[in-house]
Amino acid sequence: MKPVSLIQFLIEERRAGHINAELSLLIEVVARACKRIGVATGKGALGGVLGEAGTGNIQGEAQKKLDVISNEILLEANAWGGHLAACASEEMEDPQQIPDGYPKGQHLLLFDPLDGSSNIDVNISVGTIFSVLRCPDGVTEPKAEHFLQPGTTQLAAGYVVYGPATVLVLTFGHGTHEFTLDREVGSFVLSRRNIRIPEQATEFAINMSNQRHWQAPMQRYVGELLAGKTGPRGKDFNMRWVASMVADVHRIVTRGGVFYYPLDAKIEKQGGKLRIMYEANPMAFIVEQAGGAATTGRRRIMEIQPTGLHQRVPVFLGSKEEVELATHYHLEADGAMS
Ligand SMILES: O=P(O)(O)OC[C@H]1O[C@](O)(COP(=O)(O)O)[C@@H](O)[C@@H]1O
Ligand SMILES: [Mg+2]
Ligand SMILES: [Mg+2]
Repeated sequence: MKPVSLIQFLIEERRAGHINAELSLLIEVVARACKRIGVATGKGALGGVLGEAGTGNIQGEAQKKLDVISNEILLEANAWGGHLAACASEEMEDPQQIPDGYPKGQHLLLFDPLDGSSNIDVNISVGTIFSVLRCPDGVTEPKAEHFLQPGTTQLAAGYVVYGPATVLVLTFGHGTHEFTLDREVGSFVLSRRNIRIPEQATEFAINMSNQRHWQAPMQRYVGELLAGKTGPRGKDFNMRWVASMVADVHRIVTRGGVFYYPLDAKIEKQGGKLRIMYEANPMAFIVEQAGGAATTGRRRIMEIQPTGLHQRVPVFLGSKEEVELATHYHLEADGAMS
């Protein structure tokens, strides 16, 4: 098969009427910025990019140098293009406006510039996650409230994994597709089109160290996975936890499985660990477009009306059968299943 570059693929999507020229340019710009982030992460200790930045973010987390560097790279790349009205990031409290004097576009971009920050210094795969929305008509200086749109209104979503290979996974709502960076040529090349996540799973990903804090339905569900053949599920399950959402989700997009970051007593007050606007919604869109499912344990993530730019939610995503069963156990426990 003749290799299809990301640019060619974007032209195909435009011809099919799935995207317009501005969105196509936006994806090109984000992909190029991610190549630069890949180069920065690849330098490791030699590039002086490891360790803490000495600053904190709106989440109350200590920022890593690469959190700040990746954020800067994405802001710089998107400042001039005419394809954006504004952007928002995990690393910034408020949206970033397009500087005066630069043309503005009709899209809003949200991103987690560096996902899996706790793994940077130990050379484990990290990534970038992004989501694209339409800027409401007539809005020239988008505020946080203009970004608060349900995940079902996303025009595009994607993530890049900086691992042994650099891989971009993308959806425009017409299937989920994977591109691998050809480092010699410097361009992303289509490596899998219309990915399907198997409905059944034999691998689950969850931070087991939180087990004693989980709610009863999650204790029950994971207890049955661990019981394997000897329990009601009648089959064995294997466990994986990279602690980089992009890497755990990419494994699922590649060979199936499920990922959970449920609500637990430790994070109840904040509503969850992962952020809906630039982690849960884009990953939900990608997984659903590949035939998987994504809920909070109680409802479809993409139907939630967000209330805050940095709002957190519980995340259950991956192979449909497992996500539906875990969700069923929660609704049953809530007495919502009559
Ligand atoms: O440290 P824990 O509890 O295992 O949590 C790991 C989760 O936190 C995250 O690192 C949060 O994302 P950031 O690194 O972008 O803050 C996810 O990638 C990952 O799934
Ligand atoms: Mg993250
Ligand atoms: Mg991050």
